[in-house]
Amino acid sequence: MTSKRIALSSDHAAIELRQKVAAHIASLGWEAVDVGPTTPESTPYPERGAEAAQLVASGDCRFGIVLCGTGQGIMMAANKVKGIRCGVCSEGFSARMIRQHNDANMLSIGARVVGESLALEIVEAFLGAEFEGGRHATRVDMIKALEA
Ligand SMILES: O=C[C@H](O)[C@H](O)[C@H](O)COP(=O)(O)O
Repeated sequence: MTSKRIALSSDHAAIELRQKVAAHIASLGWEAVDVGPTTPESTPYPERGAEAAQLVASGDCRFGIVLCGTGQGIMMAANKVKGIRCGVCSEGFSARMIRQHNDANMLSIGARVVGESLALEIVEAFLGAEFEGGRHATRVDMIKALEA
């Protein structure tokens, strides 16, 4: 892995948690590319998810972390961008597995689902895991083929 840049985005429901995640990933040695928002007005998760996903799909950022109320809507939007594999996680095991088995390049978290300490644990599990390749690479290639 070369880039240490992580695209971060959220809708209005997850601003505070996103800012905590930004600080935490910086403390872990990653560079947070935080595209906002910073003000509490309602903002649509499809736009915010796509914004972070484009930074990952373009290669500008190695990973993306997106947050909304449930993590679901912003994950759906991110996954519409070609090259993105984003999963919603509410615990660390899934966050580790989406890296190891699915080569996920984005993580989504629901700020109305998990608290701060669990969210940071999820982020650490995601960033601390590596794709295992092998039989999993064959399956991820099948996902990529669906985009072609
Ligand atoms: O999947 C969608 C997210 O959970 C949104 O954060 C949520 O729908 C926003 O709801 P509201 O506009 O009521 O804050």
